[in-house]
Amino acid sequence: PQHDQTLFEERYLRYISPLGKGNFGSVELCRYDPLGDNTGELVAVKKLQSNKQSNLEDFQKEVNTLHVLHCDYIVKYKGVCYSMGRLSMSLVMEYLPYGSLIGYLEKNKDNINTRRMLLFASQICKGMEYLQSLRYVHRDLAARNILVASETLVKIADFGLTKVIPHNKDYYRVTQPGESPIFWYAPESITESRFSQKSDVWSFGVVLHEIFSYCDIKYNPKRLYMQEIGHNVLGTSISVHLANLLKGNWRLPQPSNCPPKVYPLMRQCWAHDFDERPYFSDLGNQIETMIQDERE
Ligand SMILES: C[C@H](Nc1nc(-c2c[nH]c3ncc(Cl)cc23)ncc1F)C(=O)NCC(F)(F)F
Repeated sequence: PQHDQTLFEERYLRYISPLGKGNFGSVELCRYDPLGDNTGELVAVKKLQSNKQSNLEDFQKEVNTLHVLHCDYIVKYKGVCYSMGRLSMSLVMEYLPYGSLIGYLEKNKDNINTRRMLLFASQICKGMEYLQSLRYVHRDLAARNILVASETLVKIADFGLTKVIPHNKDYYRVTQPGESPIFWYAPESITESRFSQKSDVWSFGVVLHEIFSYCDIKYNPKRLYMQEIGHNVLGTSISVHLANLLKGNWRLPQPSNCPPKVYPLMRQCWAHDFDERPYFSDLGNQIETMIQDERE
């Protein structure tokens, strides 16, 4: 529905700096300053890259997705800004000053303890539990899509690939898999383009691996998988090799300074049979218990 979308007037949106690029367009830091005295709030503006009709439809879908999400662990959507008549539109989001989890962990690895990493993991779980309560499948859960709001709060962001599961099914089948983040994909997503709450759980296991590797580029999932697959694979697609590797029960190795009880959690998420993977509620409980144990 088009109604009650908070409208931001382009003439009051003051560009400050670029934040990053996505496969849809770019995100810029702006100040929405109707009074023109720099007292306005900072916002993250997601500009659609081209006015290609398909992009516009996808963008409108993302707006509709974001519009209904109200959760402390999900980045807040503020409204839209139309420019050039209603030809092109931008998404106005809350601005999270600490940026993406990848950069934050790399930069602060020396003063982030296990408890804080487990806290971040439990917040992502809660955000995913909320998403799933609305029958959403994120499909792009990765550390690059988690934002840091403060030293003790992270939020799930980037709902460009999010789909709603129809009421009569418990999975979503994607027809045109575009630029796919296959190294975060569950086996059934790779081979059958099948996405469900349990494929998001698999991706969460990969996010856990990224967190406890401090998002160190040396241990990036893609790099670790490609080392195992071999860089000189010719002909057959990477995803076939990856699917076989996972079928043969190879999994990402335990990160070097990963607490012994966290790796089994990742392995639970990486059960080949999606029915054996835990629910985000189970994962959340296990992580909360670990946080308690860390406190003692
Ligand atoms: C393309 C954009 N990339 C980036 N964004 C930000 C960012 C900082 N602070 C932010 N506050 C609100 C938003 Cl929406 C983004 C940022 N920082 C570095 C980036 F490379 C993006 O949206 N990335 C997906 C996700 F948001 F999940 F990180």
